[in-house]
Amino acid sequence: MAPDDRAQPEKGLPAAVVARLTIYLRALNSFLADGVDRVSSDALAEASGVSSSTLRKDLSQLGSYGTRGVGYEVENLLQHLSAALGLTRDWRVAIVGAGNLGRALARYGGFGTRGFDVVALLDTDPQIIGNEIGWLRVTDAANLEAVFERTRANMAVLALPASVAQSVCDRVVAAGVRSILSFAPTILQVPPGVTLRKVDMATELQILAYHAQRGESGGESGQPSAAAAHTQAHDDAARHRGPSA
Ligand SMILES: NC(=O)c1ccc[n+]([C@@H]2O[C@H](COP(=O)([O-])OP(=O)(O)OC[C@H]3O[C@@H](n4cnc5c(N)ncnc54)[C@H](O)[C@@H]3O)[C@@H](O)[C@H]2O)c1
Repeated sequence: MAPDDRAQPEKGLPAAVVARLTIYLRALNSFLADGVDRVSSDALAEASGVSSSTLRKDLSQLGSYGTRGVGYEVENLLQHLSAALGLTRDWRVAIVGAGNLGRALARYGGFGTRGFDVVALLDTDPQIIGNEIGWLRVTDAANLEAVFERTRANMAVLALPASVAQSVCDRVVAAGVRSILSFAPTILQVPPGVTLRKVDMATELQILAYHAQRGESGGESGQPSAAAAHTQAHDDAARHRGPSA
């Protein structure tokens, strides 16, 4: 069966499972880089920092069971996970806001190797428009719709002040983008069918501080962080529920 046929569960996977799948993917990539063809569930679980039973349960949700005593074919499982995570699609990312954060993200070369092409960097500041950052030239956010259309951007990163984030977010949605990652420290509203995720380092640091004062190790590699499980619409519920499944 083709990976795409099996890897799309009818109901969406829980956020905590999705976060762990990305960890398995990273571990599998490093097995592949080391020339490993097959990996046991114990070895993959150890490399991912989860228990074998959690790993087997997560992978069984994709229909990828592996073979008892033989383990998983690394390349095959990589394909399944990539398909389940939507990474076989062509993701074209536009970063809106070319300040400190936007520029740092645009300069980072690691997105391309993980399936995300940064295709545009936009700002409204005349001092910044036209500057070359990495391999991109900053374009005028006044022309956001045209830039998104020309570059066929289908994912947006908002690295903007909170005060303008909602209005820019609305324009991004109107331009047809359905996947948005926001760094702006504010609550944003998006219509149904649009996935908005928010990155909040201050929240992460607060969680770290909480675990530190209790002398706990907290959520390490196998336990997705609050940010990893943080789709804004489910923020409060997720925080009370903690990592699930
Ligand atoms: N979530 C986190 O962990 C985290 C970490 C750092 C910063 N931030 C937030 O990310 C945002 C960016 O941070 P920064 O340090 O890069 O700020 P910055 O002030 O250096 O950059 C913001 C950029 O947005 C541009 N801008 C303003 N209005 C715009 C618009 N309508 N369209 C396009 N561009 C516009 C500005 O010209 C500026 O270049 C801030 O809201 C900050 O609070 C979040």
